[in-house]
Amino acid sequence: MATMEEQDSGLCLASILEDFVKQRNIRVSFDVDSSSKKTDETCVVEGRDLPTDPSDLRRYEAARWVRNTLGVVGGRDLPADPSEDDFRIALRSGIMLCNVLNRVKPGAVPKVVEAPNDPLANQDGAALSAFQYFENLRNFLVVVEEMGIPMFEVSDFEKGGKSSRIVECVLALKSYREWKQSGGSGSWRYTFNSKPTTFGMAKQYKRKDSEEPIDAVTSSPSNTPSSEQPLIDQSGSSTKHEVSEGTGISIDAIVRAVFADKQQEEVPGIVEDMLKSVMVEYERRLATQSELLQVSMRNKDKLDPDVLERTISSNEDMLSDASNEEENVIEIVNMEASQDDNVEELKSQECELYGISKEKIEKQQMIIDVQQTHTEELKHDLKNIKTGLSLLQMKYQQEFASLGEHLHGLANAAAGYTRVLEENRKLYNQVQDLKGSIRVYCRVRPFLPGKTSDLTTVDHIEGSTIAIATPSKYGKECQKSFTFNKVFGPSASQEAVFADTQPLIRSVLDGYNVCIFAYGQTGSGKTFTMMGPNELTEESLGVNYRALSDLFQLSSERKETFSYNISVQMLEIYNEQVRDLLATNGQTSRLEIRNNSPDGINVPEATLVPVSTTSDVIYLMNLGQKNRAVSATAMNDRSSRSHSCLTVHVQGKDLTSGAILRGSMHLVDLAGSERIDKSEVTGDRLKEAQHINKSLSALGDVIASLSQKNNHIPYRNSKLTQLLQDALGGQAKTLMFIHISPELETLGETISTLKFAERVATVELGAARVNKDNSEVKELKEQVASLKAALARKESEADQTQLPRPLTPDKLVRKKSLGLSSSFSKANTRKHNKPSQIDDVNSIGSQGRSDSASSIDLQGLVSSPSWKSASIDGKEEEMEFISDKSFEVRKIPYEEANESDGTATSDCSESNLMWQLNVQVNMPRAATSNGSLGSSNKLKKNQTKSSKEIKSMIPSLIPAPSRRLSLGAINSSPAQTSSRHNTVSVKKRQNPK
Ligand SMILES: Nc1ncnc2c1ncn2[C@@H]1O[C@H](COP(=O)(O)OP(=O)(O)OP(=O)(O)O)[C@@H](O)[C@H]1O
Repeated sequence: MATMEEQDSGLCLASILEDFVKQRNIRVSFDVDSSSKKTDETCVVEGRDLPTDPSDLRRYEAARWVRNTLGVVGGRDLPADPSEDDFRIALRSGIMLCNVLNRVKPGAVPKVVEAPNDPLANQDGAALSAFQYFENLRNFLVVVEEMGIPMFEVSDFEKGGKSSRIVECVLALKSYREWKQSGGSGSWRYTFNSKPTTFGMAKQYKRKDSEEPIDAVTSSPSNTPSSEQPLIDQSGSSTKHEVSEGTGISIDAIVRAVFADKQQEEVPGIVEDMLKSVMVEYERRLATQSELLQVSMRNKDKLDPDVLERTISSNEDMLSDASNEEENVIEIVNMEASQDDNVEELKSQECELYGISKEKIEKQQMIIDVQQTHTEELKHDLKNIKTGLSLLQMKYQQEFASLGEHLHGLANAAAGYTRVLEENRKLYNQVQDLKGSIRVYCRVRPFLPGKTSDLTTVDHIEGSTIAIATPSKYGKECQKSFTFNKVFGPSASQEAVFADTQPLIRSVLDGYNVCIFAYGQTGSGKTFTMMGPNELTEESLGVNYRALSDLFQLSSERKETFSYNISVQMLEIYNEQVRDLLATNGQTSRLEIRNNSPDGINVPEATLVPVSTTSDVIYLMNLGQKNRAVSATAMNDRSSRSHSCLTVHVQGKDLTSGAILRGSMHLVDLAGSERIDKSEVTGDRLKEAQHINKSLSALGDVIASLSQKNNHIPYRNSKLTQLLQDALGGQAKTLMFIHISPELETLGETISTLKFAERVATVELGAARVNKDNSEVKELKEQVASLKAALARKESEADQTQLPRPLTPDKLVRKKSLGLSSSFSKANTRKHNKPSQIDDVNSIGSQGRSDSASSIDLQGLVSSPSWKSASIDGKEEEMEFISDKSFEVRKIPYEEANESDGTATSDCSESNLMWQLNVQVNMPRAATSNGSLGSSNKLKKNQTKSSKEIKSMIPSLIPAPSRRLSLGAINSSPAQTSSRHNTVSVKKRQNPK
């Protein structure tokens, strides 16, 4: 770039020197530097008036072409062979140049500033015109530059300017036009035509592609060519020599030529002149420039607004750009400086710090290094842990999945186990039933409101087992387990309790005797189970209500096949007295218990009320509860001071076979079993408690005897055991609900209750039997009766002859077929002498008594007169009954039994009868137990086993007086009639006496 500027200034300098030589008419000989091999031309300038000056020739050529192109008018100001000044002045306005250019390239300069026509205006606006001309020249130069045509400077139009460059420009334009007219295509290149000049050098110009306008105004002689210089292909020119553009002569050559023939002492003067002329030229040019600028500033307002605006804005832009750039540069320089400052500062600080705490830094660096090492180790550990964790997670998931499978299997197994347990329980219960065991259900009362539930005697309940937590003072064990048929926890509902009892209850309708009694200490929930709470709701109804309601429902379901009569009694044993709770007259007279009654009504004097609806039952229950003896104790504010018994009697007739089924159910709510000292009672309460305890201990004795299968069962030790004799000793289905309280202070009672219940569970009563009487059984009974009669006849005949006769084979066969033993004959044989023998038979008949039917049958046959005089004392009854003997056979159909007013009905199940017959065969002397027939030792031996079997039933062998009052009588009573209409009427049963 610098070289180019130098070259440019060199060009200017060369032209100045050239003019200097011309002005002084100095003859100069140019010897081209031998080092410059590219031009070996030698020219001799003879003087400015040489007619053959190639520059003149070229100027003429240019002028002529312009004139030709513009025509006479357009080129009128330009002479055909103009001098340099004429040429410059003619073209100075730029009008002709622009017009020529527009001819060469139409529309190249759209707006050419024309010369004003008014000569005055021309004079006044000389400055304006100069500016407008400048506009034309600038537009021209812009286009020319784009076309790749050699350019000139605006200053070349000034006096002393280089017109040769203008000439070259015009000739290049001419060349371009010729190229165009000759159909030139592609890119045009101007070739300097060296022919007209002897020392011209061929220069090649190529078209500049740049669109950037050239600002000729601002371009200085040193600047303007700089943009062109790189485009000039100066092939063949020496780069070391400054070259005069017009002549192609180097400054060096000119200077050498000038001084070639000069004396030493002339040189300084010439140099001085030369420098002066150079200085003058430069000053002139500067003055021209400044003049132009001043003119342009003065005429600013009169300028073309567009041009001015463009110029100003462009200048402003440039200026602002420049200033911006300058500012930016300054800013950058400042920033760099400040950065440098900062860096310096930091460096100094660092150095300072470095100097001050180098040790510290080293220490810290060490710590950092150690920490980094630790961090790395920790990272490593963390990675390991993460890996281990993910492995564990995977393992855990696998184990979890397999655990899920196991759990699933276990759940299935558990479900199966529960099913099996349930089945086992059912089977166990069936076995128990077959054995005739007393079923025992245990129920745990929940804590009463207001009592803490932290301390409980119940450790846990699992299935049918209850574990009681026992403190060490009760033994080494910390807990004691008891297993029963069923255990109900504190949360068991009344419905759930009943559900397990329902099948048992329903069997009443099938002719079974059922006994359910609730046992437990005061306040343990006996009344709650049997009746319900004081405030009854549908959910809280106890077993009693539910049982009757269920019986009603079942009977109505069976009404197509069976006709049922259901009636109830409510009794209470208070201070060892039996009281009628349904007595409407308020008098609860002392009632007698008669076991083995033919119709199962053991307390015949008690009010028997037929019922058919639940509302009947509720009414009666309320009545019974009102009459019940209750009082507050330390343990229960409404303690039952008595045993209460709701007895349900059911008689059903099979509508197809005519068979009679008879069942009864005792629902017993026992008085509290607690010890007296605990209930803190005195006086009457003490007496009550003593009676209660006495009766309960009697019950315990009976249970103990039954479980030990003793010969003698002490039923008669209390009214309670007497009342429950049928249930405990007969072929009844018996269920005992034992109740326990969860409170810790009741632990002693709880343990003794559970132990008692355990004993009860061991009692085997024998399989329950249905109380059924059908025609076949009746027939058999008749046969038995006729046989007995015939036998008696024969025996009386034999007695008359006093000759003992052996049994004929015929008799033996008959006996065998009937299953009667010889001993039975003997017993009957002795009957006349010892009336007790008849009683024995009757006793045997009643032995299978769950229904007492056989005894009734026989009693019917016997038609005992001693009935009416039967004592209330059991033993007396026995004795009286023994004296009663009759073998009259009577057939009593069901209707008759129902309708007869004083005849005992006979009902006995088939199986029962067969059982009786077996007993008769095997135990011809059932009365052995009372010792009346104990004469034969051999017989005793043979019968030991059998008598053992029946010993447990001995009390039931005690005959009960047959009642003369039948259900038929009750049914025909107004009470029954009204009950059919869902009203309850209570009828006190009359003593048959
Ligand atoms: N299973 C139970 N659920 C809720 N409350 C119960 C339950 N069992 C008993 N109770 C309540 O406990 C209290 C005592 O019960 P309940 O009167 O039935 O005892 P009890 O054994 O009959 O007493 P007593 O021998 O003095 O007659 C009552 O308030 C009763 O409502």
